[in-house]
Amino acid sequence: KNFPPGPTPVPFFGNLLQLDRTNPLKDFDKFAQRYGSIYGLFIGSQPAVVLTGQKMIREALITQAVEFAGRSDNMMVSHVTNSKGVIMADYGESWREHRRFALTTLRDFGLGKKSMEKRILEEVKYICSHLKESVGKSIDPEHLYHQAASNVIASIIFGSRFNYQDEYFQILISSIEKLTKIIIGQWAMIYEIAPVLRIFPLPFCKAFQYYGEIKNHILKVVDEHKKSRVTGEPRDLIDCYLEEIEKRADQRTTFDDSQMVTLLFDLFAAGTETTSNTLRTLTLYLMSHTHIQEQCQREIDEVLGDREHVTFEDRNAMPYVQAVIHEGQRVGDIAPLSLFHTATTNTQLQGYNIPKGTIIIPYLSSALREKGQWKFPDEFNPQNFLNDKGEFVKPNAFMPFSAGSRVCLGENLARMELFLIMVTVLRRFRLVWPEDAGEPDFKLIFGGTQSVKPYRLTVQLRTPGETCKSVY
Ligand code: HEM
Repeated sequence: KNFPPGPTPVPFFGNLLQLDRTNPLKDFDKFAQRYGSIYGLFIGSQPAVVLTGQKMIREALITQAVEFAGRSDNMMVSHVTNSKGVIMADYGESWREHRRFALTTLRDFGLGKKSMEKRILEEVKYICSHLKESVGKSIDPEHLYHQAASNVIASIIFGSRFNYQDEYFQILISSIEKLTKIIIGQWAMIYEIAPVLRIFPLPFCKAFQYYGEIKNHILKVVDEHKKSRVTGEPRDLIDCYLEEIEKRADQRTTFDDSQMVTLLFDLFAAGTETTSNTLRTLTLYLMSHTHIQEQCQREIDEVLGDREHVTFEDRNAMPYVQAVIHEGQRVGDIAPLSLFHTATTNTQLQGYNIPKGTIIIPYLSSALREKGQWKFPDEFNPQNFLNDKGEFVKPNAFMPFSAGSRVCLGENLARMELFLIMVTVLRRFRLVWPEDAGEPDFKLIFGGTQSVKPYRLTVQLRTPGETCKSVY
């Protein structure tokens, strides 16, 4: 009763048949034009509410943060992970404790401080040497960026990076990729809307198998850590977690081995494709907007002079580069529908009744290209983030990391990675669209995380030593 109005559902499927599976965002836009910035939908038999535009999203996720901070326990991914860890944990003690632990540990390990920068800069070294080897050839940067983003997480969790060819690393990453594909694919939807099918050996069973494999892989490393760790001298996030279990041994606590495995899986799964797809989209725009690339390079050269490498602090002296990276995130629109939330209690929004358990869909994409919020909503233009004085400004509608109490836990890490990687690569290389590659295609392929199609990249060394004495 008094549920937000929306398109009429049909039995069993709800509104799913009215959504284009390959890209439902156009349908979401159509519904918003017809019903406004809040409307109701049915995913199978499950009620859902779509929030459109920055004002509506902020009102729900920030002003009424607690009421809309839940997660569904009826999704395949929540069953695979038993709703443990952070991403799929429902609002409550375990989610709160694990989120706080992850945030503070990432900080203690240097988020915003030098040591985290060192981990990222170490990875940048490998990116640069790989790019250097590809001078004169064309490469698909997907794999490189993906490995680099995973390696930054690996260094935080496991204490060390892996060789790009390392067998353990390859298996772990590929299992996570295969699992993610199933979780966001068609079979997951069938699993969710037709519970009677769950007992049959259908392709969604693979998801449980892959998760089992990932878990075993991670547990092996955890066991090694248990043997070699020294209390009070944590080397990485696993050591910190083990210490936490020890500290809490006499208390009622949500910390245990299986929670730890899901938390580690969460960090890998959430922190790899998001960052690497953003880098890929940004690289494509820079290759094809050479004047923007050159303007970045001028600013980088000017600020860094002959210093050996960039620091995260340097972003404050590089408003143009900052604007370009943020603009890349805006048009890259990595998580168009964020992660679905749920209502934690019976509540109201804009005068409508929202029953407990209703799925809440923050349509982040709508804010990132909202008319009236951006100077140039439909084009790649760094001016969207610059004021009349050329200073960097971040409009309220910039919310690729979502907002409120569930806002991306890795936001600071991701921002640091994007800045340090892009600045170092641009300083060292000219990114060039291959002559025989036709027209660049900026269309985003819809998915849990969106991205541009695979493309080829060529790089030219900027005159060695032109900008810095000691190049990698
Ligand atoms: C450009 C890169 C990234 C983007 C655009 C991004 C975006 C997002 C979005 C939209 C959400 C959903 C928030 C919500 O539920 O409303 C999210 C959640 C999350 N992200 Fe990221 N993310 C990025 C990188 C990372 C990295 C590097 C990590 C790892 C450290 C990470 C870890 C997480 C976690 C653990 C959550 C779940 C938070 C919770 O449920 O409390 N993300 N991210």
